Amino acid sequence: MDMTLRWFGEGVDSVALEQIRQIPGVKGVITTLYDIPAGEAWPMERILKMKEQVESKGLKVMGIESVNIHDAIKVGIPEREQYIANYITTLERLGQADIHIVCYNFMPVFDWTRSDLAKVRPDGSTVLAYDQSEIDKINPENMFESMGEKSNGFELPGWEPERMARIKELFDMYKDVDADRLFDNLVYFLKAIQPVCEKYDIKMAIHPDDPAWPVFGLARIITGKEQLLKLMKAVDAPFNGVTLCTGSLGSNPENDIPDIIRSLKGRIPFAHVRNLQYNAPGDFQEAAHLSSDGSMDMYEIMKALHDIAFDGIVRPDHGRAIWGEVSMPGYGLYDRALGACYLNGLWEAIDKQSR
Ligand SMILES: O=C(O)[C@@H](O)[C@@H](O)[C@H](O)[C@H](O)CO
Ligand SMILES: [Fe+2]
Repeated sequence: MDMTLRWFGEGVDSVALEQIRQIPGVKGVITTLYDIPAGEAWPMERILKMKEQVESKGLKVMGIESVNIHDAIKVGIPEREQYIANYITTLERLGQADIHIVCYNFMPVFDWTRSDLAKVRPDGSTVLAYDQSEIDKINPENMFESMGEKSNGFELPGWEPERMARIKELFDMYKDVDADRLFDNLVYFLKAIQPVCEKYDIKMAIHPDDPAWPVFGLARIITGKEQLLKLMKAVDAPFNGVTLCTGSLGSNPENDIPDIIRSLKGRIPFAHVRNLQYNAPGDFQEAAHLSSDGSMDMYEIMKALHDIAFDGIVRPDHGRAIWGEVSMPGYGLYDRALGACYLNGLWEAIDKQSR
C-alpha cells in the first residue's frame, strides 16, 4: 500500500509539495493538469513538466485524478469518436511517462454534490455536508452559485465556471440518457480504450457517484456493490478497476464497504479513505478520519483492504478545515495529514498483527 495526497498543481493548490513531503509515509501525489478541458489530449511536454516538478521535491506522481470524460462520450453522440481518440492519446502519453493509474468518473453534468461546503462541527472545524432536503430547494441551474459561495475563492474540481455557464445545454444533452444508456456508453468507452490501457499497463479506476443516488433527476450508475460488479463483469479485464471511495459509497449507509472491498479483490488500484457522520437518510456530513468522529469503522475498512492483499495507492479524502487553514474546501493540508497518519497507523497495526 502506498499512501499519497491529492495535489492540484502549482498555483492552484494552497498546499506545497514541500509540505506534502513532510507528512510521514506519504511517498507521492495524485495530481492532474487542472487547466486542460475535458476532451483535449494532454500535451506530452505538460505531462513531463508536471512529473519533473513533483520529482524535484522528492515525491512521485503515483496516479492521475482525474482525466475527465467529455460529455459527448457520456451521452454517446457521434462526436464521441474524436474525444475517445483524444483520451487514448492522453493515456498513451501517460503510459510513456510511466504513470499507470487513472481515476475518472461517469457522472452526468455534476461531479460530486454538496449542500454546504463549510458546515460547522461541534469542535469548531468545518466540513462538507449534504442534506437532500436542502438540495431539493435548489434549482439545478443555480447549483453553481450555491457551490461557489463558500469555496474560499478556489475553483472546485468538477465545478469549473466554463462548464457551469453551459448548464442548461448540459441538462438538455442528458435528457434522454437513462441509466441503461449511460452504462452502455461507459462500456463502449472502456472497450475502446482497452488496447491502449493493456499496452501501457494503465489501470482505469472509476470513481463512484457522490452521493450514491440520482441527483436532480440525472442518472447515476456507480452507486453500490451490484452496479460495481456489473461493470467489472461487462468489461472483465484487470485494467477496468475501481477507485474505492469510502465517503462516496458510504453516503448510502446500506452500502457495506468492507463487503464491497472484498467483492472487488484484484480490481481496486486506488482507494479514497474517509469517514462520514450520518444524520438521517439523505443527510450526512463529513468528519475527521478517526472512526469515533463519524459513523464508519475505518479499522474494518483498512482490514478489508489488507485481507484482499491490496497493493494499490491510498489517499486520505476530504479533510475538515481546522487550525484556521484556508484552502479549497475538503483539501487543506492539516486534516488530510492527520488522516494519512491515522490510516498509516491502522495499516501498520493490521499488517503486523497478520504476520
Ligand atoms: O469528491 C472529490 O473531491 C473527489 O473524490 C471527486 O471529485 C473525484 O476526484 C472525481 O469524481 C473523480 O473523477
Ligand atoms: Fe473520493
